Amino acid sequence: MEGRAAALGAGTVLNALATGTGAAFGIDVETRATVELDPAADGVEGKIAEDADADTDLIERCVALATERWGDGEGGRVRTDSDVPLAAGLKSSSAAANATVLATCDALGLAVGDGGRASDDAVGDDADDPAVDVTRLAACRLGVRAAREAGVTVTGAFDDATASMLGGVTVTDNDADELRVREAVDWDVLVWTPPERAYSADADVARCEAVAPMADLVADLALDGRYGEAMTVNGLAFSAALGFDADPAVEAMPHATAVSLSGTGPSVVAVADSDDPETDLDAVADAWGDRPGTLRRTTTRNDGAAVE
Ligand SMILES: Nc1ncnc2c1ncn2[C@@H]1O[C@H](COP(=O)(O)OP(=O)(O)O)[C@@H](O)[C@H]1O
Ligand SMILES: O=C(O)C1=C[C@@H](OP(=O)(O)O)[C@@H](O)[C@H](O)C1
Repeated sequence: MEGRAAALGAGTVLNALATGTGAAFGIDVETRATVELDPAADGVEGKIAEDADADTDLIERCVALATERWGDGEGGRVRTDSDVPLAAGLKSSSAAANATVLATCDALGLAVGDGGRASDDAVGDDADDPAVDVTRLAACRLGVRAAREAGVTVTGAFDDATASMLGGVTVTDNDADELRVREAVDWDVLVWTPPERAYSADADVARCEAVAPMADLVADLALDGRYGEAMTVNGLAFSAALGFDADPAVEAMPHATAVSLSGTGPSVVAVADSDDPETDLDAVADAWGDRPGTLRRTTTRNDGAAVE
């Protein structure tokens, strides 16, 4: 009983730490999970390829919760390998959880889908397609539960989890785990990841709550479909709240559709609308080039996570 799946990293449009409303978009950076189930095993043993010392509790809980819900409580092994840097604001926890839950479904021989309808309902929890055993949104909610239990999130991060699972841009209410908007988006993406790490669970929530009026404004812009402006305002507000330098954003603004600190940082993400000739991510890369850390060019993804 072996299963495999891959899920996306994501960038932030609205950090949910201020108000519980968040928004994010899937990018073409993946985490892959392989799950081997063993009905005789006592528990679940996790391994993270890139970092032998990283905490495997999240992915072990994902397997256990998934076999409890959709299997017979099987134990086994789970291994992730990832292009999403851990705790850098690019949603490594959501990608690992989503890939692991889907890989467990695959190992259980379950069909994963979106319910069968070519509408917004296609990403609902309940499948109306008899060929679908588990919807991606139900799998996503299970990963969010595991993240809460593992203590790696403040709000549950349903915004990041849906962007990673479904692709495109999503706007969510993380208090209710409710998907408010999902829309395809086509952007070129430049990511700067400084060498330091910032675990979401350690973020200064009170400082984020202080910028709630700005977060409300960002939510209004996002719900109006003005994702780029939303993202840039988010970046200025949360860089200030969390003590990150806003210079990279100011440098990027003349050349990008939008730029923001991603999540609780430290990565900064600039995006360029593929149709806008005024944008130039090479110029942003030049401006950011002397900073320590890594620069990565990628694109948005609208397909989301999948069994492999
Ligand atoms: N590739 C991975 N495999 C397993 N668990 C992971 C992986 N990446 C991240 N995690 C889990 O997520 C935690 C980091 O979560 P978080 O601080 O929210 O970072 P991010 O902003 O990247 O999601 C790690 O401590 C680990 O428990
Ligand atoms: O833990 C959480 O509830 C969240 C963490 C942040 O993301 P990162 O995990 O990328 O820092 C934030 O953007 C998200 O809206 C909610």
